[in-house]
Amino acid sequence: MSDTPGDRTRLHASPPCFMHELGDGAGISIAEIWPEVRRWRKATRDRLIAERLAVPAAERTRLAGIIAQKLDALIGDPSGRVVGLYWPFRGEPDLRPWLATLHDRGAMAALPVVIQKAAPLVFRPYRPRDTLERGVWNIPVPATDKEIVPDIVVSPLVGFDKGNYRLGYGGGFYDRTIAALPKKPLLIGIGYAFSQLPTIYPQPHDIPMDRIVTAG
Ligand SMILES: Nc1nc2c(c(=O)[nH]1)N(C=O)[C@@H](CNc1ccc(C(=O)N[C@@H](CCC(=O)O)C(=O)O)cc1)CN2
Ligand SMILES: Nc1ncnc2c1ncn2[C@@H]1O[C@H](COP(=O)(O)OP(=O)(O)OP(=O)(O)O)[C@@H](O)[C@H]1O
Repeated sequence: MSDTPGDRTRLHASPPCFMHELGDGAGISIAEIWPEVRRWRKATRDRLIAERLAVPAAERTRLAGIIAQKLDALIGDPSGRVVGLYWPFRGEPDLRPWLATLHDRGAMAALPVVIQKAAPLVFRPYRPRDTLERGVWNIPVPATDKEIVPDIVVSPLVGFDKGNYRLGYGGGFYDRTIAALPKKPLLIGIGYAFSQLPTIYPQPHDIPMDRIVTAG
């Protein structure tokens, strides 16, 4: 647990109830804590998703522009790189304009595809105007069987913490995907500044991002 007494005082939503009891050597196993953490994560996700959906569309567009500039500063020349991005939904920053510039600069973009629940995502190559089809949860995915391994994964997040741990939609897809890749890619989490949490109560399966890029 990265939770510290300092963190506890800054918790926004109600913390999982066990967390008050925890101290070094409390002797509580991960299996006992997880149901509480899962409940806390679900409530926190719902709150953060509602918060970002309340941001007006024009403001979201402005914030996505700032995030795109920060990504350029972070990545530099993307030529020859394979960048795993995402097709935005539920108020995620829309980086599709930035995706279009990647192609012009000699990089290859890819979009994530859910093949089945509780399994890693695959990435399919995507260039602007390529044909899309409806994937799981109606998220558009490239209409091709081709798969590609990203060396940079830009993943949308619902929440994040000071340890660069990412709270997603709860499917465990990104954690499974990263764990299964042959070589760890550069992991960049994308979100809004107001989605920062003192801690997401990281668990053994949670893989921290290398960088978090936010605006707003
Ligand atoms: N834009 C975008 N694309 C993405 C992701 C993402 O986070 N953002 N993913 C990153 O993983 C994958 C899709 N993951 C998803 C995971 C859960 C739900 C979802 O709606 N879950 C239900 C509960 C489902 C259940 O528990 O059975 C829900 O929240 O109501 C949607 C997408 C692949 N594509
Ligand atoms: N590498 C893994 N192997 C097996 N199970 C995993 C792995 N990674 C995550 N999980 C499982 O996935 C479930 C959801 O995890 P978690 O709450 O961290 O999702 P999330 O990071 O918010 O979702 P997502 O990655 O889809 O955005 C948990 O039950 C967790 O045990």
